[in-house]
Amino acid sequence: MASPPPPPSTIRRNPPRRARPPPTPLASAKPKPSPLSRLLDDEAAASQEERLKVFLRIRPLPDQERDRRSRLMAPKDHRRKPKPAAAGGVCLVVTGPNSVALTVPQSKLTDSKRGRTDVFDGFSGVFSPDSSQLDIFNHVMNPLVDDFLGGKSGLLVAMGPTGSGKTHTIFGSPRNPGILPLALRQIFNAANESKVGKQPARSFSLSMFEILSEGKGERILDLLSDAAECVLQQSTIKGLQEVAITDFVDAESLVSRGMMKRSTAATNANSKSRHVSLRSQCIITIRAVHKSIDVESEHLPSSAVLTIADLAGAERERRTGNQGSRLLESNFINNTSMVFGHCLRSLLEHQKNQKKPLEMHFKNSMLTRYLRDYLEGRKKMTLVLNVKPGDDDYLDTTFLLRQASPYMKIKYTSLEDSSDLVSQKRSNASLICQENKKKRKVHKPEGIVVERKEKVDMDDITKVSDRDNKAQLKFLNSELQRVSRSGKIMTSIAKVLWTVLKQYKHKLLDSENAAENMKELIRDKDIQIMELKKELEVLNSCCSCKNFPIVGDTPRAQDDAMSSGEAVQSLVSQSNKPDPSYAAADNVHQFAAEAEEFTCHGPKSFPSHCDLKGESANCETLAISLIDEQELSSRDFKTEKSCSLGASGPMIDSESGNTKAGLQVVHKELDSSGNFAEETSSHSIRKPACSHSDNPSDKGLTGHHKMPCLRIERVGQSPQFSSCNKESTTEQSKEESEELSTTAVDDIAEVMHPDSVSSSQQVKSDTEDVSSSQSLQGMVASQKKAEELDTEFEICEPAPAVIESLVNHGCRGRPERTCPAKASNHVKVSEAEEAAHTFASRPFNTKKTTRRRLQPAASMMLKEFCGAGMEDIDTRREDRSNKSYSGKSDVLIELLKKGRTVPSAGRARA
Ligand SMILES: Nc1ncnc2c1ncn2[C@@H]1O[C@H](COP(=O)(O)OP(=O)(O)OP(=O)(O)O)[C@@H](O)[C@H]1O
Repeated sequence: MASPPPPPSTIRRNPPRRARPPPTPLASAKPKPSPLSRLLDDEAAASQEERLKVFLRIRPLPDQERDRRSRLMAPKDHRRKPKPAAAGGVCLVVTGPNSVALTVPQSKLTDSKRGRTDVFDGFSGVFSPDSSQLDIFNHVMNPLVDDFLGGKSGLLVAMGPTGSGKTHTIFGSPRNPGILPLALRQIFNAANESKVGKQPARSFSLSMFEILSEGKGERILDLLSDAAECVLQQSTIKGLQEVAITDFVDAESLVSRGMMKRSTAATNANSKSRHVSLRSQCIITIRAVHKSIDVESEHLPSSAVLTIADLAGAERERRTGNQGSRLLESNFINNTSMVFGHCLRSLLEHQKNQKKPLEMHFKNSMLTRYLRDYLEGRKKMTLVLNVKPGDDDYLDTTFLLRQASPYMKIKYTSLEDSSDLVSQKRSNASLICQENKKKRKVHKPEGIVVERKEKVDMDDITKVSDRDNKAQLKFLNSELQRVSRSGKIMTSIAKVLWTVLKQYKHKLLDSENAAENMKELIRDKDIQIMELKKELEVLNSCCSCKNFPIVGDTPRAQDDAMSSGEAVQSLVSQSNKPDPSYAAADNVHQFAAEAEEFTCHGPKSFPSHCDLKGESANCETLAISLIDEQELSSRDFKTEKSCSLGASGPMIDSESGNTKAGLQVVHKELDSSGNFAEETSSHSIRKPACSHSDNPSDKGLTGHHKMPCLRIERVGQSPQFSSCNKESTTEQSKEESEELSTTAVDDIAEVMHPDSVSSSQQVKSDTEDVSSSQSLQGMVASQKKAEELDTEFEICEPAPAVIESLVNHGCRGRPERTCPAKASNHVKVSEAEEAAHTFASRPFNTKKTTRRRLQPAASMMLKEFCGAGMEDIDTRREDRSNKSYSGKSDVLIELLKKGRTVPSAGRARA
């Protein structure tokens, strides 16, 4: 029979890949630590060991409080399960061998819904409230004791708020001894063992003192003796007794004695908890001196000091309610703990950054000065932080934890040999010697052995003291250098300050001198100003005195001038009045004085005028001298030529610019003032009166020939003029006046331009007043010529023609017809007429004046205008009316009459 064929099978050429299983590490393939990593680990471990050890011990809550809280918590709140932290009113719980968690209690929370817990880690060890004293000793103190017995110094500091169990941790109680008794026991046990084991012999001594506040200072109190106070010198306490201890019992009894002496005080905080607070920093030192049995050994004896410090608990003043000395005590305690913390923080910062200097905070308290070597990292130190876990102590606890947790980073990189510590503490060797002496007395029978021991001790002490001296010498040298450097700096600063002060002093003196000089200058200037004022007053008085006499000699020159016409008109109008004429004359004189004041007050006019030299001055002088002579002959009055020169004022200044300015000023014043403007408007006559002189060459005379123009008008206003009307016939004869006038004309003609002279001569031949008007006409012509150079007046005709026109009065009476180019003068003529009219209409002043010097001149003018006298005016007028050329005075009178009829026309034009 045949068998069935096998089923077809498919062979897959590319079977699916399976993912490789991940390589599993073999147990045998564990990497061995490299030598480098091992070295680093060892170093890390070593460094960890060399760090500052900080232990935390949490004390149990007091029994009463615990019971109370348990009673409060148990019955009521069944619905809500309390939080673990708040279960027993505890804010601090242990979270690990090296960490704790601090929870903010409900009462301290700002937001009750959001709790906050801080974890503090990195402690060398955390001891729960259930920890025993032995646990603390084994972990905290035993390493230190071992180091101590090995010859290394160490420090244990118990820190924490009041009532946190510091004293309990260090001293404990007879039933539950603290780390100090346990350490002493350990030490003596070890000593006994060493004797048995033939280890090097050691001697121990114990000292116990406290630093407490005294007022605002601190003091050290030896707790083992009744001696006087101890003194802290650098890190050594002078006078502190170190009691040698041979066994544990002696040591324990010494400690108990010291604790009894330790000052205590009950504060409010402690009274609540029935706890007696120790208000001082207590320090216990155990010194061990290692001695070689072989006396001849070269090895120096090594000694170590184990220091245990029970700091007074910091407390919050608000809570304790301390006052007075208690408050000072509290401040001292808080200050000490603060300084202690600053020192450690500074050490940490210095270790982090070597550039940062190590601050000298240790100087701020005795405790830190004594513990300087530890606080600067040269010797080992261990901290035990005692805290209370209750909610009420949250603030104290958190403050302490926050303050001390950074200290765990402090390293000990430059630990000193413990022998140095011995050398420092050997300053109290005298005490040990005393103890040895006592021992020697006690152990006399032993004889030679005791003496040998003593000898060895003394040798050690001398060697150690030599080292101390050297160290002190070094320190003193450095201090000396520092002091000398600072002294130099201070000296240089003082020198700089001194120089700066000197400079300021010099500047001050200079400024004072300058001020004095300025004062003197001001004084001088004041004096000068006063003198000038006086001169000015004198000059003003001169002006007021001398202008009128000067004016008195010129009416002849202005015979046909409008101003003279006005004067005559006013004079005539006043003289016609029977009795008040004299008063009217006074009034006129007053006006003249006012007007003259106005004219002469320009201070610049004096120098400019008085500086005139040459022909013009001579001419003026001649004219004035003529007047003066005339006056003197009549009234025996003396005139000063210099004053008469200056009396002309700014309006008659030879400088055309000044003239113009003066005129403008006058016109402004006229415009601005009322009656006074009307009164002074008569001065404007001066210009047209003098404007007809066309002599172009005689410029220098112009200023001075203006003066007669002024004089004419003033004479017309002066009282002397009116009085002259009455007296001229009796005092002076017509002949005399003619002679004087002729002489004046001759004299002036010599200095005048020939044209002007000739013109004046022409006038003389035509008029009956030629004798007086000749000279003045020439002067007027020359004056006007110069005046026209700068004024608006035109130079239109030669002098003779002008003089002719003057003689014919055409320019005065009808300027628009005979002299069209001088239309402006017409306005002033009208003003003059108006002023004259005003004068004539002014009320008479009955006041009499004594100034009568113008009488001769006035009489002369009257003669010029009126002939023999006022009485003949009418007759002469009639006579002259028949002539082809009527008298100038008549023409003027006519003009004035016209002005009376139309007074407002000129004013409106002005
Ligand atoms: N771990 C602890 N176990 C039991 N009782 C303790 C413990 N710690 C402290 N106490 C008790 O608390 C009280 C106060 O303790 P202690 O005197 O040591 O506080 P303190 O920090 O030294 O206070 P102060 O700084 O004011 O002297 C003592 O009666 C002490 O017996």
